[in-house]
Amino acid sequence: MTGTPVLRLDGLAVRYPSRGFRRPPTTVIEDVSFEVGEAETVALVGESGSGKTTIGKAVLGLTPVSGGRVLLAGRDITRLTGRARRLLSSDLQAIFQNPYGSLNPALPVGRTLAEPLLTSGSTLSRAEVHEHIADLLRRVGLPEDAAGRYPAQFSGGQRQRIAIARAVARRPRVVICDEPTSALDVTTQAAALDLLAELQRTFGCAYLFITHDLAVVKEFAARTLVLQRGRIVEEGPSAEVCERPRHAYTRRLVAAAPVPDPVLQRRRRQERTDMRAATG
Ligand SMILES: Nc1ncnc2c1ncn2[C@@H]1O[C@H](COP(=O)(O)OP(=O)(O)OP(=O)(O)O)[C@@H](O)[C@H]1O
Repeated sequence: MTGTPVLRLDGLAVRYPSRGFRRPPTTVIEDVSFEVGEAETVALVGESGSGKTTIGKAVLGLTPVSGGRVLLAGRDITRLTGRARRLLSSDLQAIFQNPYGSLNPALPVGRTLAEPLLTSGSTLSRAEVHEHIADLLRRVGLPEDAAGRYPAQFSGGQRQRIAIARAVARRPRVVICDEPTSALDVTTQAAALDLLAELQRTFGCAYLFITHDLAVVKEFAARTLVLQRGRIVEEGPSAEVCERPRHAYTRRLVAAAPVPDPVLQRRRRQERTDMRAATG
């Protein structure tokens, strides 16, 4: 890890009550500890049902924690609820897999982006809010008139850009990205990952990047944590975890990952070089 941890999980445990009479609760997450540094991207990988989303939900306060702690910039947020939890939204945000579900279809995009800017205590004038929204839209590659349109008038990739813009609107310190590109086709996915990387360089937010896609991990995340049945079985620099996995479970995950398309990879590298040249 580089820098101060902005997010720290310390022996986290999540248990769900069992349905059967007198059955013990089901342990879904057991003794999970890790840190995410400032402006760092840490990937959390594992097969379906290993508990990735549950960890994200526990950090966001969307599922009760049975043991351990979640610390945001050193502050224990494990059991914050109500207003205290809402106040965290300037520092802790999330992007989910399905941009269709995460945007309010009845609100024009400008209103969706204004919401996080206008939470209690905001001193921004109307003109400043408009300016912020125009700036956010520009940063995520959408035209300024997008503010007046509704989510249904955008493609899946554009909708995810709107969800990303909303998540970074207040420059949070940590963003939980739960499979944010899984619903997108490969090219749109690459563009969304480039956008997330660019926003991280600009705003300095850290990402906990939840994915089952090991092909994405190596390029996008500095470190990777491997989760098996609710426990971390391996962690290390992403290149090492993907290329020289130590744990048998990680080796199985790597073996099952689709081989990245070399033509597409070359094209992406060229696009990035062109973009860097264009932006100086
Ligand atoms: N509300 C709940 N009540 C009981 N069990 C649950 C609940 N939510 C999740 N689980 C169980 O917890 C385990 C972990 O689920 P989770 O969604 O965190 O896995 P995941 O790794 O994110 O999977 P996927 O990649 O398929 O999204 C699963 O066995 C799931 O059935």
